[in-house]
Amino acid sequence: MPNGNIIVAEERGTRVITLRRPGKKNAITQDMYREMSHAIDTAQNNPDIRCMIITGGSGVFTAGDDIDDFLKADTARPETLSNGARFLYSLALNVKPIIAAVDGASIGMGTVMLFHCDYVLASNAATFSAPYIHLGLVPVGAASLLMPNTMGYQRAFAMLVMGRTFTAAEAHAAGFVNTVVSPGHTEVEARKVAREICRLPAEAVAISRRLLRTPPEELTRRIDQETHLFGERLKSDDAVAAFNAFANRKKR
Ligand SMILES: C/C=C/C(=O)SCCNC(=O)CCNC(=O)[C@H](O)C(C)(C)COP(=O)(O)OP(=O)(O)OC[C@H]1O[C@@H](n2cnc3c(N)ncnc32)[C@H](O)[C@@H]1OP(=O)(O)O
Repeated sequence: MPNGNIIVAEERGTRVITLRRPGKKNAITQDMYREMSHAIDTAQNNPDIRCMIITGGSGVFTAGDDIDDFLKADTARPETLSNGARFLYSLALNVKPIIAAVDGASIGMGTVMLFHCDYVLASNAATFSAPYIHLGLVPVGAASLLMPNTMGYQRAFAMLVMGRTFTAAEAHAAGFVNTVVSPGHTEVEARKVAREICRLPAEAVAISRRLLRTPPEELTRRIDQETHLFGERLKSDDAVAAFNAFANRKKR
């Protein structure tokens, strides 16, 4: 049952998927993953939908996976966390352009999903990180394939292995942000880009896009490989200590 943390709306050929969990910095729960996958999957054969926008609204994109879910997860049964992997499959197999609108922090899965998107708008208040290393974890979502391909090995190392945060300007220079706009303007600009894409010949867009992208079978192979390693790391002492430190940080 939808719980209002993901809003899906249709606007003139564009499906707009909004993360709305402001009290938790749009941290993504298993239910939210399920709803986002459904929104993407059901767009595939819908001729009325020409492209999609993923946005977190103003102020924050997403704080990534809900860390409480990690703590609650039964690591002996990885399927308790499988909705994230299924969401990544939806992105990898998706055939319609996705525009991302990032205002504020984009963390973990927030940043990884951008590398599956086709056009990324960020405000100059946006920051980008994939701090798996600080949680004792390893990359997910084919990040280890897409990030070095997009921004080069050294930048990918800084983000994925050193856990560095990139500013909007750095993300733009690294090539995974198309345009930087003022805070509060990412959605308006994303809608302009969507209108531009919707006016293009749909079949030619689909073929050209397919030619440009990493083949889905290569993406899903890497997603599976990373998901397995990530699942292993979730049980590690480093990861469990980091999740508990986050959960208890306000109690100290
Ligand atoms: C497979 C994919 C894996 C991943 O995505 S790994 C990445 C996981 N994410 C993180 O490591 C980020 C964790 N969050 C933070 O570092 C900080 O938060 C922020 C920098 C995003 C914001 O900091 P501040 O402005 O000081 O806000 P606040 O008081 O920390 O957070 C507000 C409320 O949001 C909850 N929250 C934030 N991020 C998460 C999260 N990732 N999972 C679960 N809850 C989260 C907090 O607990 C708190 O809630 P309450 O007010 O009830 O205490």
